[in-house]
Amino acid sequence: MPIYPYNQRTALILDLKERYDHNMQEHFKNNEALSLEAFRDMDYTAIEKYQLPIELMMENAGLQLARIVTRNAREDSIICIGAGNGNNGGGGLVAARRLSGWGYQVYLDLPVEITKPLPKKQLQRALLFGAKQAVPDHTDIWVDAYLGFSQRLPLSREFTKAVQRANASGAKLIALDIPTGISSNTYQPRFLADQVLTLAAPKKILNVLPKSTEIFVADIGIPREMYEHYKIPSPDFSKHQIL
Ligand SMILES: NC(=O)C1=CN([C@@H]2O[C@H](COP(=O)(O)OP(=O)(O)OC[C@H]3O[C@@H](n4cnc5c(N)ncnc54)[C@H](O)[C@@H]3O)[C@@H](O)[C@H]2O)[C@@H](O)CC1
Ligand SMILES: [K+]
Repeated sequence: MPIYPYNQRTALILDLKERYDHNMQEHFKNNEALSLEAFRDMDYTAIEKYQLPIELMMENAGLQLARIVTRNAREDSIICIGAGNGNNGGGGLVAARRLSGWGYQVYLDLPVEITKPLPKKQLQRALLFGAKQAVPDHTDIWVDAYLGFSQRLPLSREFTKAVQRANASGAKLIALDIPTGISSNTYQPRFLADQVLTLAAPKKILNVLPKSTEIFVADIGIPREMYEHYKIPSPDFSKHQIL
């Protein structure tokens, strides 16, 4: 996607926000969002029934995440991507690679060691593309790919610290799938996302976020039949991959 001049980028974001206002809030109101259990099951079915390897869906997720980051970025923006040792982190690391490949300055905040094979491979690739493993002094955009739908609360000390540092950074905060630490308990530390890019379908848990949080849904290639199975409307990704 080309890097738009500031005004055009703002128009793009407003266009997305408008679609969110009309679409996503309706989904929540009509109870058409997925529970995290249903989303986990959708994920499993995509892998088993439709032969979609997780790496392929992760590539789609990371590309959409990178695209939403560029909509908030200038050419010289400093981008910090926080990644954990799971598939949420893997998606963040794909975004780090794509953004580095497009010429952005990308830093990686890794609160825990990345040891699982797929996230580890994504980390190697991101580093080869020029992402740096360090937290910069100043950050314009901070991405939360620390933890996704397998997160348990309370957060460990490492993730609590990471989330608090991101929240205090003054950066634009963008979460992948669901914010780390999300819960209806407002005392629980969580990543205070300005934007959430959730995968495949709106999630019920996002309903606890303040109305000011913009929620977008990204296409990761799930077939229409699966939305019918879960009795939720299939987002029309045919013209836009982020709604
Ligand atoms: N089709 C899909 O559903 C896809 C899902 N993807 C991503 O995969 C995510 C789920 O990935 P995973 O199941 O690997 O798990 P997560 O990435 O959510 O979590 C990773 C690991 O962190 C550890 N952890 C959990 N809670 C913790 C805590 N409180 N403190 C410290 N460590 C903790 C656990 O060992 C967990 O397995 C989704 O949210 C989504 O972002 C995409 O990457 C690919 C496609
Ligand atoms: K996240």
